[in-house]
Amino acid sequence: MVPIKLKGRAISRGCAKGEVLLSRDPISFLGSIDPKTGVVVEENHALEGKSIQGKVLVFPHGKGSTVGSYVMYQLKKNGTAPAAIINLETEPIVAVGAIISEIPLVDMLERNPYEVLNNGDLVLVNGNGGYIELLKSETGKTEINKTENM
Ligand SMILES: C/C(=C\C(=O)O)CCOP(=O)(O)O
Repeated sequence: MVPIKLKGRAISRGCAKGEVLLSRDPISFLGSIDPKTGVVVEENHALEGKSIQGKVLVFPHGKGSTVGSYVMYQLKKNGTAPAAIINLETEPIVAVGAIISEIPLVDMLERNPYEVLNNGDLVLVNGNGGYIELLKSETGKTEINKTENM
């Protein structure tokens, strides 16, 4: 048996683990998130009312203003930033925000993260090696046979 480890593209260096928080909606860090609390304030957003603080935040990509990069930095300075980020495909605003804020970020995983990860899973994001690893799963499954298709 081997751990469930998905290779991707390293966008922002560093290594962090945390509980998964999944959003199928894109995120505009300017406007969607309160930088003081880390709570999503955008009306009708999939994560409205939820805190991203300390989470491994999974979302497809960013949206909105370039000021979002700076809001990510504010979140980090306020201690309300996510521990790490996983994107389907990162765009430049979130890439810059993660890099200047030293938030590990990996995208373009070899498997669709929405098919593999669940809210509450414990995941390691390695932005140095460009991979994620499932450490504890809500389904109880964190390892697969070498030959097994997930
Ligand atoms: C730098 C900007 C505003 C400010 O200083 O508050 C403009 C940001 O432009 P976007 O079109 O929102 O990226």
